[in-house]
Amino acid sequence: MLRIAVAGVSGRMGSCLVKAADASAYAEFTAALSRPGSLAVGKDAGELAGMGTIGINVVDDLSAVLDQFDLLIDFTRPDTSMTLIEQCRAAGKKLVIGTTGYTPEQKLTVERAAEDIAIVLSPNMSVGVNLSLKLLEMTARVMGDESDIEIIEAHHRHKVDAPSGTALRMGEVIAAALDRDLKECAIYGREGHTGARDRKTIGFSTIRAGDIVGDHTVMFADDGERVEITHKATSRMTFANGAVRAALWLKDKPNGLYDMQDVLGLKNLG
Ligand SMILES: NC(=O)C1=CN([C@@H]2O[C@H](COP(=O)(O)OP(=O)(O)OC[C@H]3O[C@@H](n4cnc5c(N)ncnc54)[C@H](OP(=O)(O)O)[C@@H]3O)[C@@H](O)[C@H]2O)C=CC1
Ligand SMILES: O=C(O)C1=N[C@H](C(=O)O)C[C@H](O)C1
Repeated sequence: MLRIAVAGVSGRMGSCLVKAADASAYAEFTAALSRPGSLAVGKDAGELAGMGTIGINVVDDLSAVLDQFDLLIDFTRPDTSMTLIEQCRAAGKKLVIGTTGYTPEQKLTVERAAEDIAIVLSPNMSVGVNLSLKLLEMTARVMGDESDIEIIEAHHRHKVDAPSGTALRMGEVIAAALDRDLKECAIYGREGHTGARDRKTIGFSTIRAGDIVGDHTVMFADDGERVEITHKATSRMTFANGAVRAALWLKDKPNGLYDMQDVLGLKNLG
């Protein structure tokens, strides 16, 4: 049995991850982590997740539970995530990371850590979004240079990073298929006298409202027609089950940086 620790247990994703890990036939949920000062510290992780008492108390220091898990699932915040990555690297623990909003330097830290431990890093653990990435790659190749590309994402009012990690990954995939550099062609929102649209740009629009779990649409608009690829998540259990699937897949993998495309076997499709 793979012993899974979850960081960010009291968060929206944390409680889903505790349920998903606990429900797995091939893994067991063995350690729960939150940040120092969190009201969750000392509480029973099952109670926090609404599952009743499971006898696993939340700790605020990973080193206190290092002998109790094989792999850590991290859905927290970039700064917290960086600390956890360094601790897992030093202790030789595998990682599944869903946290979004990293800076380029923080992404480099993850890449370097993956020289010493096995890591799955993905801004979206759902099957549907990862399939959509393949569809986007194909659509970009066929009509990307003749269409205006716009990425629209909508999330709940509590989300702290924008655009979403998923929207940015969608932009990266499309830019790579078109041999463009996203850093140079991305337009993050528009206001005022913007001038006419430059066809080479990739536009991003962000909506934050209510309890939207996660919607992403990419529009390829030409004169006379447009293709829209849309994914809508309606339950966070989709992401949590994906993270546990990634954890089980990673169990026997060598050190290195992987993503959900690797986990789902989509890398060589299409
Ligand atoms: N890859 C994927 O498939 C998905 C990724 N995500 C990403 O996962 C992350 C977490 O999302 P979500 O669960 O909605 O967020 P929440 O705000 O609900 O939860 C964040 C959790 O992290 C803990 N935490 C640790 N450090 C910090 C900090 N510095 N500031 C705030 N909280 C901290 C919180 O602890 P406490 O509350 O005890 O203070 C809490 O348990 C985000 O980056 C989000 O984008 C979300 C869904 C899917
Ligand atoms: O914060 C969220 O909620 C989500 N974050 C991820 C992202 O930034 O792409 C994935 C999902 O859409 C939900």
